[in-house]
Amino acid sequence: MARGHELVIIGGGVGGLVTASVAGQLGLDVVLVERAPRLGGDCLHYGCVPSKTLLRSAGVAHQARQGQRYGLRTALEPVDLGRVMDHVAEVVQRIQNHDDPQRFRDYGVDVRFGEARFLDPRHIEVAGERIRGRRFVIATGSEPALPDVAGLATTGYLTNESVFAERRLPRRLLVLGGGPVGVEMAQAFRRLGSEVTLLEQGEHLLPRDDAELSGELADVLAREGVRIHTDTLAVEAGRTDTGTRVVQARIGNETVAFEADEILVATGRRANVAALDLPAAGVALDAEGLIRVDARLRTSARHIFACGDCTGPFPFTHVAEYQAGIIVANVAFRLPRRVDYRAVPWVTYTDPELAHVGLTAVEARQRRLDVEVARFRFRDVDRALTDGREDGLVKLIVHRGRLVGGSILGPQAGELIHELALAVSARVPLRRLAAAVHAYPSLSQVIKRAAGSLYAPRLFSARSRRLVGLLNRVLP
Ligand SMILES: Cc1cc2nc3c(=O)[nH]c(=O)nc-3n(C[C@H](O)[C@H](O)[C@H](O)COP(=O)(O)OP(=O)(O)OC[C@H]3O[C@@H](n4cnc5c(N)ncnc54)[C@H](O)[C@@H]3O)c2cc1C
Ligand SMILES: NC(=O)c1ccc[n+]([C@@H]2O[C@H](COP(=O)([O-])OP(=O)(O)OC[C@H]3O[C@@H](n4cnc5c(N)ncnc54)[C@H](O)[C@@H]3O)[C@@H](O)[C@H]2O)c1
Repeated sequence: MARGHELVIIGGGVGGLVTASVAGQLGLDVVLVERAPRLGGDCLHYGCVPSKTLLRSAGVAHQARQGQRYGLRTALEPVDLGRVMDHVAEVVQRIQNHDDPQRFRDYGVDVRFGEARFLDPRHIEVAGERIRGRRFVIATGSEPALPDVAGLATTGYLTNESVFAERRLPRRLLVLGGGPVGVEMAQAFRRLGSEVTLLEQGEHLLPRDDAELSGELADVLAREGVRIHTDTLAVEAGRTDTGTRVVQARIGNETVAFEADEILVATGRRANVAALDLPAAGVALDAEGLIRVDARLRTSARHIFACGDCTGPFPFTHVAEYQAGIIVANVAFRLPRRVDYRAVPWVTYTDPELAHVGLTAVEARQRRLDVEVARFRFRDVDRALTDGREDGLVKLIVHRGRLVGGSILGPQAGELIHELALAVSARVPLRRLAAAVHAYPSLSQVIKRAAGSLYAPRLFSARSRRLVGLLNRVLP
């Protein structure tokens, strides 16, 4: 193989797997290298799948305690976390079957297990073997970034890589970080029965999201009993004589101690690149340690592409999948396709869910766009009342009659957001959203009504009333 394999992919998570399956089915000579003993990556084993399954169990527990609200008598015995985690593991296993290496081999992909390291820009080494490639894709994902909290290593802590293996529900759980991982796990453990305290150094939970909506979500979590401390920076960890874990945190000029039985660290991610020897390949990192890529996802070595969490800037499974499609277009079809992140949705799967696409009002104004904001609350939609799910609202960010962004806090926001994502990406005029027939009584009426709310003042203005009066006087 003097010229080398047409495509060598490093990392068998979603970015690598999607690239491999499409490129393999298109007939390219593809090698896929994964260092773990199984395919699937973080999303399947330590991320989306276990976290959403745990949230579902926690949601069922919550519902069971809420029977009275629906005219029912229900009761819930204390939760056995071991059984819940067995269920989580079963779901992961079922989905793992989709990522069976044989499936990829059937697509013509040569799947290898072992850690990859670049020897030079054209070769990697895996399990003692040199592999030559004409093009490469780096899709090695990310790992938990530990915060600068002295003593954490000695107190011990959980991360997303260990929490789903827990068997005993901690009586008191301290969550460090109020990003998506921290917020989802805080609600899950609270609903399962732990006392949960969450520390976030920033002013708001979920700083990427609309601050008003993330503030309302914080209120819902607080009502359920999650103790949330924003503007609170964890700085030091230790143990008391009795073994209790203690985290010291800075709140303004004060230092406050938080006690817990377990600590969950959810303070962000860093790219998985240490093992790759990227300098040997001529692949550069940015200031945050992410692989630097251009709009075609080429690294500083033009024949080496990268996608997924190791590149940022949207560390989500669906973005890794989208980027994989861009790489295939560039590599297999030789099309100069570029990424366009204007309509990337994301969802935090709390209850209610918080979903977003496009620009927030703040971002739009930073870009000097003259925007209007339309809003509508779920409690004013009949379906939210029939379901007893009244928290939350929709916000639409409108520029020159078209949607440039939208946020939804509410039941099934993670499904509803896709109507907005399509409207943002297809530049659909807002009046079309307002005019489209939405089934009754669906939650999606909240979108139609939010869009309509911008037109209502014009429709019911004195001018319209005069026009209607005139028409009805002069016409038969
Ligand atoms: C708790 C949690 C919940 C999440 N929930 C969601 C969610 O609901 N929705 C969502 O969109 N996203 C979610 N995410 C993010 C999502 O998991 C990631 O965006 C996604 O997994 C990124 O895919 P990837 O292919 O870039 O990397 P990964 O899935 O991490 O795959 C990278 C693979 O590369 C392998 N690898 C690394 N280095 C080497 C090497 N040198 N040689 C060979 N192999 C190597 C790794 O073993 C791994 O299998 C969540 C993340 C976490 C932590
Ligand atoms: N539903 C989803 O799509 C979903 C769910 C989970 C994770 N993810 C992905 O995984 C990524 C990582 O999530 P994450 O929540 O770990 O990271 P994150 O970077 O989104 O949030 C980490 C938070 O921790 C805070 N923090 C950092 N150090 C701190 C300290 N010492 N004390 C107090 N607070 C501190 C930061 O201010 C930040 O808000 C997300 O960006 C997201 O893309 C997605």
